[in-house]
Formats: sequence, C-alpha cells, structure tokens
Amino acid sequence: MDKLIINGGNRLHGEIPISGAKNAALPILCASLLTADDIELTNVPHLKDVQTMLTLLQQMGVTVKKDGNKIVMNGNTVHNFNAPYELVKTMRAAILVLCPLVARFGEAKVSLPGGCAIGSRPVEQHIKGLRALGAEVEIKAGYIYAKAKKLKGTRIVTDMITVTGTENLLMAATLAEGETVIKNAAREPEVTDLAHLLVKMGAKIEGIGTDRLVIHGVERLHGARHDVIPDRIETGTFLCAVAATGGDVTLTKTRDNILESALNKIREMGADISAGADWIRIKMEKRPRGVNFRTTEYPGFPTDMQAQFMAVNCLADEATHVIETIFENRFMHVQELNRLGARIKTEGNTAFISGVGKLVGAPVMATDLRASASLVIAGLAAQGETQVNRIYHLDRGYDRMEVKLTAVGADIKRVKQ
Ligand SMILES: CC(=O)N[C@H]1[C@@H](OP(=O)(O)OP(=O)(O)OC[C@H]2O[C@@H](n3ccc(=O)[nH]c3=O)[C@H](O)[C@@H]2O)O[C@H](CO)[C@@H](O)[C@@H]1O
Ligand SMILES: C=C(OP(=O)(O)O)C(=O)O
Repeated sequence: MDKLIINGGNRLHGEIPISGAKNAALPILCASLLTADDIELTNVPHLKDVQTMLTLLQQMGVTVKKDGNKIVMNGNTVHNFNAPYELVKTMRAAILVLCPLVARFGEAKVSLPGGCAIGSRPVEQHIKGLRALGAEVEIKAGYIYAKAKKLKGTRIVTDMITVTGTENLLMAATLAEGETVIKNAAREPEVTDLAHLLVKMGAKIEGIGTDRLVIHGVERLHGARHDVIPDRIETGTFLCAVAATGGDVTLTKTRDNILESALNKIREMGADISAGADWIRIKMEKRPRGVNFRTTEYPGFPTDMQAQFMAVNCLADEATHVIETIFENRFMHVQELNRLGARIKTEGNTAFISGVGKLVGAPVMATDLRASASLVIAGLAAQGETQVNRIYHLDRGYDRMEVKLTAVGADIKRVKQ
C-alpha cells in the first residue's frame, strides 16, 4: 500500500489547478443509466472512486469512452441491474445506481453500502422515498431488491437532509408519471450540478438550488453535454494547506461562490483572499489564528472540511472548539494529529483543540478520506518528516494531490510499497 513522505516546513508558492468535483461526478455518471443516448462529460476528475463507478456501470452494460478528463457514456445496452457487494463496499456513492435503474428498467438489486469509518450512514431515506414513488422494495441478505412497473409522482419529505438521498430520488422522479415534490432537499452545489445535467437531458425540475424540488416526470430523457463543477472540498483543502504553511498560491479552475462559509473561516484565520470568475488567491504571511466552527448542511460549514480546518487550528496559539453535527464518528484524525504533537480532546461531538503553535513530524495512519487530507496538511507544516500511511483513502477523492503540492514547493513524495 502506498504511503506519503513529507518533509514539512516549506512555504507554498505558485498555481494549483482544481479538478472536477468527486461528489458531483459520481451521481452524474449514474445519470447515464437514465437514457439510451450519449452523455458527454468534461472536467471528470482522475480518482479511484470515479474508476470504481465506471467499472460498476460497465458491468451493467454502459459503454464508456475516456479521453483524459472527457468521458462519453452510453446506456443503450444496459442489461444487468445488479450492483454487487464487492464494488459497493468500497464506495458508498454506488447506492446512486438504485433509483435510475428502477426508474428506467423497473428493477434493481443493489448491495447495502457498508458502514464506513465516519459513521453508520444508513440509506433508509432512499428506500422510503422510492417506496413512496410506488416501488416494491425488499431487503434480503444484504441486498436491496426494488421493482416497479412505472414510478408514480408523489410528495416526499425526508427525515433529515441527505445529499445522495436527494440525488437518488431526484433521478427517480425525472421518469416517474406526474409530479413529485421533494421537501427538505439537500442544496449542496453537487446536487444542483446533477439537476442542471438532468435538465439538459430533458427533465423538468423547478426549485433547483432550494430545499423544495418539484419534478414533472417525462416519458424519456435524451443525451447531453456537461462540464462537472470544480471540487469545492479540494479547493478548501489546498486553502487550508497554505493557511498552515504560509505562502501565496492561486487556485485555478475553481470559484469562490461554492465554498463561502469555509472561505470566511480562512479569512478569520488571517489569510488574505482575493478571487475572480475562475480563480481564488490566498496569501498567508503569519501564523494562523484559530477558528471555532460547527459543521452543517450547505450553505453552512461542510463536514468534508472539518478535519482539514482542525489541522490548521492545531498551529494556532489559542484554544478552539469544533462541533461535528453530520456524522457521529468523524474525529478519527484526532489521535493521529495528536501523534504529531497536537493537543486535542473530544467529548461527544465536540473537539477541543489547545493550539500548540507547532507540530513535529511522525508516522501516522490515514483512516478516511478527509482525515488523510488533514494529516497531509499537518505534515506540510510540521518540523521534520511525516509518513502518512494507508493513503488509498486519499486516492479515492484527490486527483494526484502530491503532484499538485510538489508543483507549489512542497517536499512530498509517494512511496510505493
Ligand atoms: C458521494 C457524496 O456525495 N458524499 C457526500 C454525501 O454523503 P451522503 O449522501 O452519504 O451523506 P448524507 O447527506 O446522506 O448524510 C447526512 C446524514 O444523514 C444520515 N442519513 C442519510 C441518509 C439516510 O437514509 N439515513 C440517514 O440517517 C447520515 O448517516 C448522516 O448522518 O454528503 C455528505 C454530507 O455532506 C458528505 O460528507 C459526503 O462527502
Ligand atoms: C465522506 C466522503 O465521501 P463518501 O461519501 O464518498 O464516503 C467525502 O467526500 O468526504
């Protein structure tokens, strides 16, 4: 398994291009199941999760043509409606094949996604909504079996705001008969990006970007072209890296209006931020100030940025606290950051960080995707060598992170094991 070796202490200077968003690309790839025509996508990131999703869709019969960041998908020859455990266990987003398959083909067999390190992450809202749309759904031996002659529009209020739940039910509703209203819908930019693609495919959706989506079902959807939005979490991760190390870096192919809450916190840390239509520049001249925050649904502070900001908080002088409200077990990075000299304690869903001003390199273990990113940030700022082990999590969600960081002056290398 690969690991990263980081020699910390270098300030970062230069430009980093931001890739397309993982969490937008994954549902968008699944939307290819909704039509027999070509879906042509650009700005698709090079990620392990994207590769896994393509393998799953190909097993179902979707044809895939890849040319760099461009992918053309065709769902004309889909014949297999089964998402097996072996693939679904490695990537939760695989649950997003469930609703498109039932909506277009009337059946699906999808493995229940495995519990992941950050929480139990059940999918009962996806199932409840699909049942409300008229599907028969059974759970047997770890699989969801769903069947429907024709889905019928309905009113759905999800018990909590769920990102992939909203995406799944939105895709189902596009081909259902009549009108569907989804209340309490997630408003994340990735949900909006999927909705924009669906509209290009001929779907009729009102309320895009709000918590009330109204979908008028259509008989069929057609092909479309779409450019995946920039990855706001990758953007925020590199902003945290510069806030931690100091320097002057321009992030290109991204924009500021998809991560305003996180950007405000970076400013509070003392960074000078400027932005244009497709770039964000960060200049950091001093030690970061610590910031308190609480994760919430969009447009609030994203849970997917919590670990990275915590790493920067460790470098501040003052005490801070961080409240995680989305996932019940998303503090796995705490004990690893403490190995680098941080002083963090947790009590329930709150982490208390006594800023120590500096960190010292050590071997650490990456436990999940954003925990891995937080350890890289801490390693870049720490004195001496940090080894980040088990980085396969990082490869699920970051497009050649070490290459991008090396280009702006970091001393970081991948060691194949
Ligand atoms: C591929 C993708 O887009 N992943 C993102 C998505 O995950 P994902 O869509 O899995 O996260 P959800 O928004 O569904 O989860 C939010 C909360 O609702 C709970 N819940 C959700 C569905 C359900 O049926 N029952 C239930 O109890 C979850 O356990 C969690 O506590 O949104 C999360 C929250 O912004 C992000 O951290 C993930 O990066
Ligand atoms: C939790 C994440 O991803 P996933 O939902 O794919 O596990 C993430 O992107 O931080």
